[in-house]
Amino acid sequence: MTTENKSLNDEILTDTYGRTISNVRIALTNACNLRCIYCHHEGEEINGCTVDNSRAQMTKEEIAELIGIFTELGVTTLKLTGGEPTLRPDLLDIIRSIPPGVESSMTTNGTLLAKMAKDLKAAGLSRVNVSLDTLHRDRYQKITGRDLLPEVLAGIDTAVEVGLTPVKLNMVILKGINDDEIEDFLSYVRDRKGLILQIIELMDVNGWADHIDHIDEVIRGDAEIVGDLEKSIAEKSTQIITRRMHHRRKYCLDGAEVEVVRPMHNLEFCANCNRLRVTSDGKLKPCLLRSDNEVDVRGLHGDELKAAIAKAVQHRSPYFTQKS
Ligand SMILES: Nc1nc2c(ncn2[C@@H]2O[C@H](COP(=O)(O)OP(=O)(O)OP(=O)(O)O)[C@@H](O)[C@H]2O)c(=O)[nH]1
Ligand code: SF4
Ligand code: SF4
Repeated sequence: MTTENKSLNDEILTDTYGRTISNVRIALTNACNLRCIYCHHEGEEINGCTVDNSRAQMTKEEIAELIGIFTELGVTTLKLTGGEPTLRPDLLDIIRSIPPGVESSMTTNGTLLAKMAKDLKAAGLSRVNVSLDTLHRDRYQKITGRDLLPEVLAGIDTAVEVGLTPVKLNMVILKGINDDEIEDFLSYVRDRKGLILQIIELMDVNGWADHIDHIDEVIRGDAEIVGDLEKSIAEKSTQIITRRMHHRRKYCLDGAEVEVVRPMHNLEFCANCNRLRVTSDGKLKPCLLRSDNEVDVRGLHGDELKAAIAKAVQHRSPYFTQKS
């Protein structure tokens, strides 16, 4: 890439707040085989908890073209998400279309991972994040609607075996449901190599939980728990690393690596947000928490696609600011 091209590309990928996109997060489908009580569907507007099949998802060719353009512009990491990305029959082709040198990871519920991990690795995927909120089978069923905890645990083991590492365990803290399991999760991570525990604060996206009584209180209570948890983890840690993305903190304590994700009302998180999302039906989504500034890229190619990306980047602004 010439110096001139690089500065032009940086210009396209840098928003008016000086945040340069380095990570693109592509939802491959809005379908999922689970029904988690807290699901935010990556900010896609979906009728209740059911999948809207009327919205055609992008084809693998469209996704490959988008990935090509983003990498040409200088994006270095890709995250594949859903819904549940392993439900896409052409997932391996999509992974194979990612250019070498781009770090690709996938966030999955892990239910199909035991069967697929080896092929995913062979296709070029670097690593996976697996949703795991509880180690109790009955609680898992209550949270996700399905009795599939053994399948997920087997999927995590296989992912580690084939080297889709580090495998991050995404644990959304749910007050009164799983907030008593932190020590068990820390032991689980310590007993195995290649795992990172990611503790996630509950988020209110697209009013997903408007039907829950006193949802504001639930979310506030949850934030307090995660805040206190982070404080006590920090006190016990031997090392604290600040990641470039969102300035998230990563803690090392007694052989367990723990990352804490606290996006709500977090000015630092938004000020250091360097990701752009793509919805499963082909819209560039400047912020997870907004749906009013998306840019449709269906039917666009080459320079038109670049112009649409530039437009979406210019629509970006930190969601939580001093004023919010
Ligand atoms: N508000 C907000 N939350 C985010 C954003 N990205 C991730 N999150 C939260 O972090 C959770 C975990 O995200 P993952 O899909 O596992 O990926 P990640 O941890 O962000 O990415 P890696 O660290 O690269 O694996 C999501 O479910 C969200 O709750 C973001 O850009 N904005
Ligand atoms: S596994 Fe993920 S996409 Fe599926 S319902 Fe749960 S949170 Fe939503
Ligand atoms: S601006 Fe903030 S809320 Fe929006 S996607 Fe980035 S980190 Fe998330």
